Amino acid sequence: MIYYILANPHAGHGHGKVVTHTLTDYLSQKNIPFHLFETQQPLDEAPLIAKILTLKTGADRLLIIGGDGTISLSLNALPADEVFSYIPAGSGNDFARGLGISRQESATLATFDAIHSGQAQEIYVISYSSDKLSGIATNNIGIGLDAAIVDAANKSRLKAVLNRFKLGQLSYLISALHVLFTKKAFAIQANGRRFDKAFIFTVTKHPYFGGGIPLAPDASLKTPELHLVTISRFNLFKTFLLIPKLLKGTHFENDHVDLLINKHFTLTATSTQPVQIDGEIKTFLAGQTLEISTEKRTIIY
Ligand SMILES: Nc1ncnc2c1ncn2[C@@H]1O[C@H](COP(=O)(O)OP(=O)(O)OP(=O)(O)O)[C@@H](O)[C@H]1O
Repeated sequence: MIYYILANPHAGHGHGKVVTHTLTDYLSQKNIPFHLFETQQPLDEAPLIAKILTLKTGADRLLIIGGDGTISLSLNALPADEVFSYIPAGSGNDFARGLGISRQESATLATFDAIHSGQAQEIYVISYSSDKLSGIATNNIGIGLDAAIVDAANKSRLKAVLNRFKLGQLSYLISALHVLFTKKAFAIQANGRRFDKAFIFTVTKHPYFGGGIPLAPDASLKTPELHLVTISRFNLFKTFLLIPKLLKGTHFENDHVDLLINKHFTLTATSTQPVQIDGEIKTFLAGQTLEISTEKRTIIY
């Protein structure tokens, strides 16, 4: 059995490189055969997965190392029946949080040992399609505040400057505050139910978004149900008071917060809105319909 490792050395501001070296040193020491494929630039994940699939046999294993972007891009390139393993090395690592995999660098070898002796388990990821977009998402799909924040941060000239000083997170905080004050509520339908003043509108398969915020505390990758969390725009002061509750996962106590649980959601936008799919920004056009359901994947961890 050979481990085919796809690693993003850039994940977690270079944390991916450290985790990969720690693991490959260990594999060499233990005489466990492996082939390492490191991404050299953005979007290298899909061609490297394709290359690995031409080399690997059914007895071999695929191990992905990186953050949420790496696992999302990799699984989008991986056929649904291919088994994979994952060691987190990003900054947010929400998918790893959802699976209960330790995100500590010191846990890398223990995580690998669990993989090496582990059994295949089924999980469900998000599957989405519309006339313009289709794919799978390992974290969440948001049409609202989260998408507007990522969109604003990506467009911000400040982000490039702050990134140079490894202060990229600060640009998200500044964009978040700006969007919180300026983003207007929008109307959207989910499974025929109309939401007139949507502000946060996020479908998730596990509890976390934004690097550990427990948006849907009871969501699970182990079941086929999707959780749609909606927060309506109301008085700005009260919206601010909701932030600590959101950080603690107690926001459902609030009347403006709703949770819909279903295996399938059909979303129809009334106005054109940015949508974030695992942190990547796309556009959800007015009148467009987005079908969201789940797809089974097999992981050893
Ligand atoms: N060698 C590379 N140099 C620059 N970018 C890369 C490289 N390899 C991959 N990428 C890009 O890095 C992004 C993924 O990073 P990833 O999300 O895994 O890390 P992160 O942002 O630190 O983690 P998280 O999303 O968990 O906070 C993808 O867009 C991917 O294409």
